[in-house]
Amino acid sequence: NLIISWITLSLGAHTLYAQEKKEVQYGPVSPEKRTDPAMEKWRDNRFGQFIHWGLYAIPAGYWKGKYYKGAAEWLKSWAKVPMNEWAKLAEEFNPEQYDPEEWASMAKQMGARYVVLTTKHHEGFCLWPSQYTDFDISNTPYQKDLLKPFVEAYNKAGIDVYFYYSVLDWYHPDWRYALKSEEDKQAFERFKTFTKNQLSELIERYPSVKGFWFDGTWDASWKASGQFSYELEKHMKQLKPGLIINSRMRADEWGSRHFDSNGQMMGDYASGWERKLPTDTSVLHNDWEACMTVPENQWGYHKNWEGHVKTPTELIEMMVRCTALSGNFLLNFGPKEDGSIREEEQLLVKEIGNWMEQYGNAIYNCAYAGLEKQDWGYFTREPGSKTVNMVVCNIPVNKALRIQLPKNLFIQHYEYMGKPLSKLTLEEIGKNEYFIHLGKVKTKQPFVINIQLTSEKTDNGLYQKAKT
Ligand SMILES: C[C@@H]1O/C(=N\OC(=O)Nc2ccccc2)[C@@H](O)[C@H](O)[C@@H]1O
Repeated sequence: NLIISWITLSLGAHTLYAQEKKEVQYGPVSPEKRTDPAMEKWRDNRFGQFIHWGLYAIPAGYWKGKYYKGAAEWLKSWAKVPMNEWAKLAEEFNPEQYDPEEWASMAKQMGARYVVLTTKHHEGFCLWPSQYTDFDISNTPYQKDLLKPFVEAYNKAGIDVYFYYSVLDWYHPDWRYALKSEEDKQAFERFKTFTKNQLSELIERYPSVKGFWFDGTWDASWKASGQFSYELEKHMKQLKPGLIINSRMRADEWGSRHFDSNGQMMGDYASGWERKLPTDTSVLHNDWEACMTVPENQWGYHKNWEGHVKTPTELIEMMVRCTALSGNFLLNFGPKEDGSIREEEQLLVKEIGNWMEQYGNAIYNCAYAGLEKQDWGYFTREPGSKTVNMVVCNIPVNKALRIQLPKNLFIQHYEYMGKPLSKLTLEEIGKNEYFIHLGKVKTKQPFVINIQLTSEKTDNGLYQKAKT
């Protein structure tokens, strides 16, 4: 009986698995881990600035004097504003303080290596003069293209530019949430053409753009357009070879999003990590990025942030966690209607910038170090390097940092990255297991210790000469 039941069970499991493998025609366009220079640069960048800027920055979370605590870029929805009323905001959009050179220099000071700017959010308003809609910057008192000087300023600062683009478009008459009738289908066909035209237009007008951050792709209409989004991704990558596109763009022909029905990622990096971070190494299978707000949930400018505002140290630790799991960290800014940057965000530029100046080499070009995570913080490593970065975020009460190495690795050298904070000593506490004793260390922010690993069992630097 035991054998019979074992056979039936294994057969059952086999047929179950065989059934799960689906025929997917419109799945990934690119390999899951691209090795081309554009994608390598995406990985090396590690830290990016997200910018949400649009008409929603004018009301900034208030409508007819009423405060709405929801995300400010969704205010039209929270306050149930009819589109013809919301669109009137374009008549007052005149960001006289807009200075993309200043924005770019702040991003550079902060240490961001790439930027993702909302070219069009769900409201449908375009920051560039699009030939496919009248709801754009040319029909505002400001009139001038906001994107061109932005791209030039950030590229001049050595920062790669990516465009956020919302498929969901509350303004466009042919947008449909679902395809319930023949009329819906015909309208949505026109909408898909409009979408393809706008994306082609963005690539042609701003050829130095490195990629697209798609959003607003969760509705049934788009989930039913798997073949279209497949062909659109191919088209965009033909227009601009090396283009990088996030997983949010895609659905396959079965309506499966981000990952196709067989679990293959679509797009070039997983972008479901929104205001949350992964906690284990399962994410290592794909490239991925986490996007993060400073308050709990505000992307566009809101006059009054409610609740907890993340500190620079909290955000630095999040960035380190992303690097330690081979992912990117995209930190959001929401400029005011006039183009100025709020105080809280200016503080982040300064504080995070200072930290990156001293410890950026533990972030840029770095990834998962392959070592067992410890409570005191994170290991990062530049792939192939003998140097491992220990980013310490929580000093243990015994002031000793435990390190467990694989059996064939030993510590050859150890020292602070940048300014030494104390005298370090190394103690071997077990097989390939060590304590780095911190001694008297006082600090208010994460710091980095570099360890050099070797496969030869030497004196392991145990008796290292004191660092003068
Ligand atoms: C970055 C944010 O993205 C959004 N929506 O987020 C998502 O759709 N999140 C999501 C979707 C699928 C998986 C996980 C998260 C927008 O509505 C919001 O205004 C902001 O631009």
